[in-house]
Amino acid sequence: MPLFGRKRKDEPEFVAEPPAPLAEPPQVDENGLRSMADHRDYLLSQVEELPPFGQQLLDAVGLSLCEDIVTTISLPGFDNSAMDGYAVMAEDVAAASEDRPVTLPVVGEVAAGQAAQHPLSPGTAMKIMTGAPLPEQADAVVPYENTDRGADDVRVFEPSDRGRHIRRTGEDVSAGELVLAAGDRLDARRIGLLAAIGKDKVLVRPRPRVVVLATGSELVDPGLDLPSEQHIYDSNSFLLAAAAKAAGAQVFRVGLVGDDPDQVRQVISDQLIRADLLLTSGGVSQGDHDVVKQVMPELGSCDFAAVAMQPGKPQGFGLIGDDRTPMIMVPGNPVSAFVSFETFVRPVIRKLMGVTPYTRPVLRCRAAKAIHGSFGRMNFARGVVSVDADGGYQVELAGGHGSHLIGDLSRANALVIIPREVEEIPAGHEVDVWLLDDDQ
Ligand SMILES: Nc1nc2c(c(=O)[nH]1)N[C@H]1C(S)=C(S)[C@@H](COP(=O)(O)OP(=O)(O)OC[C@H]3O[C@@H](n4cnc5c(N)ncnc54)[C@H](O)[C@@H]3O)O[C@H]1N2
Ligand code: MOO
Repeated sequence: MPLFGRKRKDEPEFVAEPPAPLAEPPQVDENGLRSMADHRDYLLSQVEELPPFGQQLLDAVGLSLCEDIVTTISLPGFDNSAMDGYAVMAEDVAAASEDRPVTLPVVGEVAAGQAAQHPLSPGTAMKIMTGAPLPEQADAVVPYENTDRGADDVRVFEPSDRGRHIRRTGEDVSAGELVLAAGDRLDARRIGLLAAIGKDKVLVRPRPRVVVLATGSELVDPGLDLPSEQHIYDSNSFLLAAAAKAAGAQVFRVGLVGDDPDQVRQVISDQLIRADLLLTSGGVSQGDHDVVKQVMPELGSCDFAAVAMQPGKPQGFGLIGDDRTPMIMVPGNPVSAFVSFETFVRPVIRKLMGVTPYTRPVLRCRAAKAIHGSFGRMNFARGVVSVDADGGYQVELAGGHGSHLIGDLSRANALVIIPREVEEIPAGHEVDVWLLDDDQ
């Protein structure tokens, strides 16, 4: 059908292909609930690592390497001095002492970046700076501190054994050696090594582009006046955008969309072009205005589930548009949105980035006071982990269990994981936590 103009009577009606269905979702329990781990693994099975991309070193910090790196140069690249001092032959200074110094003529000087003018002759010394190549025949360095720092002749007060203060070719890394492997995550130390072997670009998985938006007609952008007492500021799109950024994503915060199906349809469709992952908050439970749940199945294949966790029970997932862009729809309560981020979104971002492990390491902690769970649902309580008098980790709650308590959430540094079959962790017992401030 032409884009403009009237449809001819004989022209067949355009019928959109129904989106391919999602893979079979996991089983639910007798209460219709899916386990947190099943839901997370299901989402992970539905997304693929992003294809590799060449990046400059500093743009690759935190990213996962997609190639093996074999160095073509050795480190050090040549025998060189570890100290400012004099290159000598060890046997010439073997008898040196404070009382009976050895005096040697100084026959030249070599600084870092230069080459020695000539080999060292027996019975002579050559001034040498840290990092400068060792003159041929020299086999030890005497640091300035063990000499009188003489210019024409130098008095040496201490012996330097063969090899002393010399950094040997290839003692750190040898040419031809595999220094980093595909799958390694690039941190500052590895970036330093890549630079040291002369690499300026590497093949890595890029930062996923995560588009974040919040739905709800009650929401107002921070910085504006609230139009009425019934309005609230949008915290979730900022919370989720900040968390996605900390997880390594490149984030586009689109901001607010009202509970209007046309608007949601339009904004999501417009954003697909720049998204590796769409992330929305709100509109996924049972409410009359839960518009995300209503609209998204028109734009892709979706799965809405009740997960056996508290907070974060209502969850949505979809593969949206022609490119089947993954979309995670988290619930609107701010703490639910955050816990959903930790349990589902962060692992998915890490999978897109090819960074393992996808989940946070679990730390065992002593409960300073009793912590009650939510029997039948895995509870992610907000906790404060500290070091107790015995040097062990202890945890206590940062506040209440309500999924609206963003003030309490801001005081927490951990999520305390209380299994679904546990009603209470008594004081003094051990419990699992995720530390939130470590990007492991
Ligand atoms: N009849 C039922 N009602 C609810 C159920 C249920 O199973 N049956 N589940 C509850 C649970 S659990 C959750 S969690 C919430 C999730 O609801 P929605 O995802 O539909 O979220 P909304 O209704 O849009 O909002 C919930 C709550 O959060 C506030 N909110 C929303 N977006 C933001 C934002 N960007 N910044 C700050 N605060 C936000 C919103 O004003 C509501 O107070 O549903 C329960 N209900
Ligand atoms: O599960 Mo909702 O996420 O309790 O607040």
